[in-house]
Amino acid sequence: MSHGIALKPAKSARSEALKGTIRIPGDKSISHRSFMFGGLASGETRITGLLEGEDVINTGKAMRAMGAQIEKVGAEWIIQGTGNGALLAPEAPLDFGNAGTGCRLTMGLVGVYDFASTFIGDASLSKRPMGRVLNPLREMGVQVTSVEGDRLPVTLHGPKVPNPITYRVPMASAQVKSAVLLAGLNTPGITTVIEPVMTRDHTEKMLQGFGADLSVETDAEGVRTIRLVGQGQLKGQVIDVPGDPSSTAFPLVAALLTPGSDVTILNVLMNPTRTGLILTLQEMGADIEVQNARLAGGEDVADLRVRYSELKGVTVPADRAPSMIDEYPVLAVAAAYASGTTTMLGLEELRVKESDRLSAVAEGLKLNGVDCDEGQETLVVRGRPGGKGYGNASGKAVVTHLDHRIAMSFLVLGLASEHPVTVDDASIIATSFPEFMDLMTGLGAKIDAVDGEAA
Ligand SMILES: O=C(O)C1=C[C@@H](OP(=O)(O)O)[C@@H](O)[C@H](O)C1
Ligand SMILES: C=C(OP(=O)(O)O)C(=O)O
Repeated sequence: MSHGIALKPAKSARSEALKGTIRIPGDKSISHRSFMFGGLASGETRITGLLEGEDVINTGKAMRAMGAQIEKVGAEWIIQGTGNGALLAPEAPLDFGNAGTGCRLTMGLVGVYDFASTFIGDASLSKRPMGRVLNPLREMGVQVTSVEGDRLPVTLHGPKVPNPITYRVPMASAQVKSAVLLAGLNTPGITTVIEPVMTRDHTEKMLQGFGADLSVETDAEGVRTIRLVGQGQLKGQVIDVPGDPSSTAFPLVAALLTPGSDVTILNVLMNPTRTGLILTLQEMGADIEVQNARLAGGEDVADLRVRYSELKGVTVPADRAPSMIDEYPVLAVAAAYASGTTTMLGLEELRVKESDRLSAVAEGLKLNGVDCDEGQETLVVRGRPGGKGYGNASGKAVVTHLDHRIAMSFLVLGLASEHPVTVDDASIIATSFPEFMDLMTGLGAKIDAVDGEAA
């Protein structure tokens, strides 16, 4: 495994104004699904703009192990899919590395097949709960073997004929919704997913694009009922993946915090299920100009011009969490520089990400002099504009727990702090945003590798 053995510490320091125009790599959620659905569909799928982070590459390897042909020609990924219902039994365990999305969605995709498939991952993924996907799969007739209480490694064996179910998703999770729908692809009849709280809708939109018979009904309370007719044909598509709003969050917050900054970020996905951070920062007083709003491949896309701003604290309501779930660590960093108090509510899902992000963020903030309180499902940050006293002069490092978003968030904290901020590992950033260091330093951010072990 590339992580957990050789940690690569890094350090950021107070920087001059960040300036420039950058293009953010492709959206991770759409990239995973492009490999999966392209690998499953009949005929050819061509993808440009794919995120080539470790998480997505692992999904590509898994699809190859189940019969898809995937190759890169120039800037394009070209896939010959197996056809729906025609995945092959993988001969070896499927290794998803650090990726919850790759692992959980593929469990749905192949778990209902009448053969065995085994799922493994790194130390972080092996601690994350899989019961949320295994329970609906069990209802569909899948046999599950796991050594330790619904944690990886897990082996699945589908029944002769899977059972279509109606499943109400018990937590706000696009991964759980998607796993059940993908299991429905190889199940006779109609698989129904009821989603009380809307989460990112890439699975629904992309499956429709690939030709699946999928409908969505939303009632007066916003509860969504998604119906998928199983065993239909999927046909290869041409996909241009828009830039990842979750990766965008790092240079965006960095520009807001670093005095004098003026940064433009091109081609950012603006799907409303993903824009909660932008809305929250605008409420805090952020100068974010949405330019060239347009529709590309069925998705809202825009360029964002971001300038240094004096932020003020706000309360972020719990019902906004699904639309910014991966952005709380970097929002907490923005809140550290805002005047007044920022209160974030409804954060229970943060405890089951690559790390327990609620406690990892609170510990990192405290280590670097930020006043905050961690509650069971809340985080309160009392900000200090100017960053006086922030950072850690002794070089003591934030523990990243194999979590890319913790690493990037704290490197952003250091760009406006009095003392440098050190993180114990930056290599994990390659799971979602391999270009992070180059793009940030290109804008003028002072971020460097630290030789040897961090203190
Ligand atoms: O479906 C997806 O692509 C994702 C869903 C979210 O996870 P949950 O479904 O666990 O909330 C998110 O945190 C993850 O980065 C990507
Ligand atoms: C939670 C994340 O991803 P995953 O669940 O796919 O590991 C993330 O990228 O922040």
